[in-house]
Amino acid sequence: MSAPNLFDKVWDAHTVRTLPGGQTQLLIGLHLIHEVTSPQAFAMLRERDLKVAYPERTVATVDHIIPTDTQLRPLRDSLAEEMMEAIETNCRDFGVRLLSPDKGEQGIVHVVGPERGLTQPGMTIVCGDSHTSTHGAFGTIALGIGTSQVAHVLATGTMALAKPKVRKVSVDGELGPGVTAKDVALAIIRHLGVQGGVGYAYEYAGDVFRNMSMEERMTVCNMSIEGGARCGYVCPDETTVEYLRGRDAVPTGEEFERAAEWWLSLASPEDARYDDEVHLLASEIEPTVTWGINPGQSIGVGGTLPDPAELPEGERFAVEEALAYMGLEGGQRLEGTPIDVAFIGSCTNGRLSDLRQAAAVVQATGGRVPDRVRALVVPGSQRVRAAAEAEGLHTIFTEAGFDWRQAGCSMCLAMNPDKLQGRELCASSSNRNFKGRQGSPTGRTLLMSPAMVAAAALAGEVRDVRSVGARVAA
Ligand SMILES: CC(C)[C@H](C(=O)O)[C@@H](O)C(=O)O
Ligand code: SF4
Repeated sequence: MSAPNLFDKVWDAHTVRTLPGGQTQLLIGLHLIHEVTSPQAFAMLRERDLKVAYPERTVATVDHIIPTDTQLRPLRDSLAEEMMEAIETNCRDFGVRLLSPDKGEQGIVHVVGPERGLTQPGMTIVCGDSHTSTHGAFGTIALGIGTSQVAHVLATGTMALAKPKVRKVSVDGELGPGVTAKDVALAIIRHLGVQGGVGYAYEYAGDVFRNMSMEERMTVCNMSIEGGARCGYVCPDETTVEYLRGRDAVPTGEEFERAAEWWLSLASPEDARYDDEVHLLASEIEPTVTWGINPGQSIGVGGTLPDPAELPEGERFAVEEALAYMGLEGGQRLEGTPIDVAFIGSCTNGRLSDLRQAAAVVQATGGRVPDRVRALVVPGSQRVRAAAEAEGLHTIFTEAGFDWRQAGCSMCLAMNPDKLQGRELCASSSNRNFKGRQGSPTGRTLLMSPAMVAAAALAGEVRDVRSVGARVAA
C-alpha cells in the first residue's frame, strides 16, 4: 500500500464532510481578496444580510487597478478611485484587514501573502484570482476561485470542491547558467501543454525544486494554472521553514519549532501514491521565450519558430494563427527580433530575487536602454520596492534608462494606465501572452525571465542572456 501525498494529507485535514453530490466541503484557512473580484461578493453578503464568517482569516490588498506612477489619492482615474474606495469601505464594514498603500503594506496579492508569512504550509488558501496557485510553493492547497465562490467563502469559511488528481512533475539534474525558474515553468507548460494539467494538482519535485529558493518555487507554482492545472505545490522542507522564520504572521519561539515540525511532516513520503508522474531533465531546459498567443508556444532562445508547412494538419492552424497575430514567420529565429517595450514585474517575477537578477544583467551589460524602447521595472509589493531600494537596485535601473515604478500588477494585465499601444511588442516577465493581454487589442507579448527581459531592454531586441556574460542563475 502506498502512502498519501501532501495533497491528500492537507485535503483530509480540511475536509468538513462529503456532500451528497460527491464534492467535498473544504475548510478554508486563508482567504485573500483584491479589488477586482471582491466588490460583487461583498454586495451579495449585504443583500442577504450576512457577515464575513472568519474576518481574521481574510486579508485584502489592492493590486490590479492601482497606478504605478503615483499612488497619491484621489487616484487620477475616477473608476480606479471608486474601486479603491469600495474595497476600503467593504473592509471597514466587514472587519477585514486591508494591506494599505499608506502603511507600506500593499502589493500584488500573491506577493504580499508569502512575504508577510500569511501563507504557511498545510493551509488551504483561496483567492478570486487564477494565480493563487503561487502559494502552493509553501506546500499548501492554493486555489483560484470565481466571484460567487468568493462570496461563499466570505460567508461560510468553506467551499465545495471535487478532489483533483495529483501528478508528480519531477525536474532532475542541474539548471545551466542563465536558466531560471521562469524557464522551468515555460518548459513544463510546453512539454505538457496548456490543457495538459486539466483535472490535476501538480506536485513539483526533483533536484531542481529541492535546490530552488522559495521565490523561485513561487514563480513555477504561479504558472501551474497556465498549464491547465488546478493548482501546483512543492513539499515543505528546510528552505520553506527558514523563509518563514521571523515573518509577521508566523509564530515565534517554541511555537514556531512546533509548527515547523508539523510543516515538514506534511511532505509526501518516498512511497507516496500519484495518479500520474512525469520527468523532465534540467539539462534540456534553455532560457525560453514565447513566440505565440498562449504560454505553451515557446522555444529555447537559440531556436527557430515552428514552420506551419512542416507540421501535421491538426497542429497547423493554431501555429499559423499565432504567427499571424505576432507578425512572425515560421522558421525564423526569435533572437534579434526588435522589441518596443520591456516589462519587469508581476506576481510571477516581481520579487526581490527577480529584480536582483535583472539588475545583475544590467550591470554586466553596462549599456543603456535605447530611446525607442520603453522599459518598466515594477516591484511586486511596497516591501519589495523598499528592499530593492535599500540595496541600490533602483539606481542601477534608472541609470540605465529603466522607469522605476510603484508596486502593482501594472502592465501584466493593464487594468491601470500601464498599457501597450497599438502593435507594440513587449518583452515581459509576466505569465500570459494572450491576444490583447497587455492593454492594446493588437499588442504583442513575449514571455521570458526577468533576466532575459533586462537583456532585451538593453539590446532593444531579443537576446540570449547567456551572451551578456552575467551569471543570473539563482
Ligand atoms: C483580474 C483577475 C480576476 C485575473 C485572474 O484571475 O487571474 C488577473 O489577475 C489575471 O492575471 O488575469
Ligand atoms: S500580476 Fe498579473 S497575473 Fe498576477 S494577479 Fe496581477 S494581473 Fe494577475
